[in-house]
Amino acid sequence: MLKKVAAINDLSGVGKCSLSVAIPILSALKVQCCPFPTAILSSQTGYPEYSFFDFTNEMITYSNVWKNLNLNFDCIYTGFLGSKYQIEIVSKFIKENKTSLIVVDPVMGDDGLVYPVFDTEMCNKIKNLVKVSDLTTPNLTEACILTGRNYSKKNFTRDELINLAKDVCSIGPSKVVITGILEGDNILNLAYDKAIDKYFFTSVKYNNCSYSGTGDIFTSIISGLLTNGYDLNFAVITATNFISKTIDYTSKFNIDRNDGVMFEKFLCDLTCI
Ligand SMILES: Nc1ncnc2c1ncn2[C@@H]1O[C@H](COP(=O)(O)OP(=O)(O)O)[C@@H](O)[C@H]1O
Ligand SMILES: Cc1ncc(COP(=O)(O)O)c(C=O)c1O
Repeated sequence: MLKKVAAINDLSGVGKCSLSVAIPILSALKVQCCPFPTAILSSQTGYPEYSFFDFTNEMITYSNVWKNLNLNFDCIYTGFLGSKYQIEIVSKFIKENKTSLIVVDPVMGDDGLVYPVFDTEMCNKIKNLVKVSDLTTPNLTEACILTGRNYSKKNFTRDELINLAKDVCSIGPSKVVITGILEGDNILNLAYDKAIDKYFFTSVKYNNCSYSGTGDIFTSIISGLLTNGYDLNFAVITATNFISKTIDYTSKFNIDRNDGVMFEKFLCDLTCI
């Protein structure tokens, strides 16, 4: 039987990110992606123009129907949540599905800045979601927000990063992967597993370009692999190498970073796992 992942995120018509990447990536990894949309956009928010349909009210009906259908999700994976109310709906949904693997991508900011829609109350609510997660995948800025550190600081030593990862885990999750850490010409991920007190870094060349949706591809791969029983080590290495390969290819073309990466050509690397 295929395992089921409830993927809670927005759906953007163009600009590969959120559900537009979670669906193909999870399918390639042979898990059933059950999309739970939070909003529907014509184009992701990096484009000069986008339409935005807020799905908040429908989310309650949607999750009630899923509850009536007695569905069991092997994993719940949450991404961008645009309001306090959405975070509350998702918290309730997680409480009702206690046996699932809970993966929270605590989307709140990037590059040392909190996104404009997030105030302190919303950040605290996201932190409460992280508390009940098994795995969280903050970028460096989000890891700092979660642990009350100064997030404009860019140059952390490896020891400081390891302490940061341990502090994120002390909030609740047993595993954390801190993404998007820049070190010299490389981009790193730091994974920490609290149960065995082990950490490791991945490091690949960084071409100085941040494409839309790489964080979503990263967390989708990790969620799919952990759901299918692979360990954190394998999942993080697979996600790091997959994105690096797609960026090597994408960078040969002169495309807008908002379009995202050309991952489709490489999905076969995931289907053969
Ligand atoms: N230019 C790049 N080259 C290689 N890998 C990248 C690049 N950009 C992102 N990645 C990979 O994708 C992961 C997630 O990217 P990140 O920028 O942290 O996501 P986001 O800001 O979209 O949440 C990084 O940790 C890294 O492994
Ligand atoms: C609605 C929306 N806009 C834009 C983005 C792109 O964000 P980034 O460029 O930080 O990956 C996302 C990513 O998930 C998104 O969901």
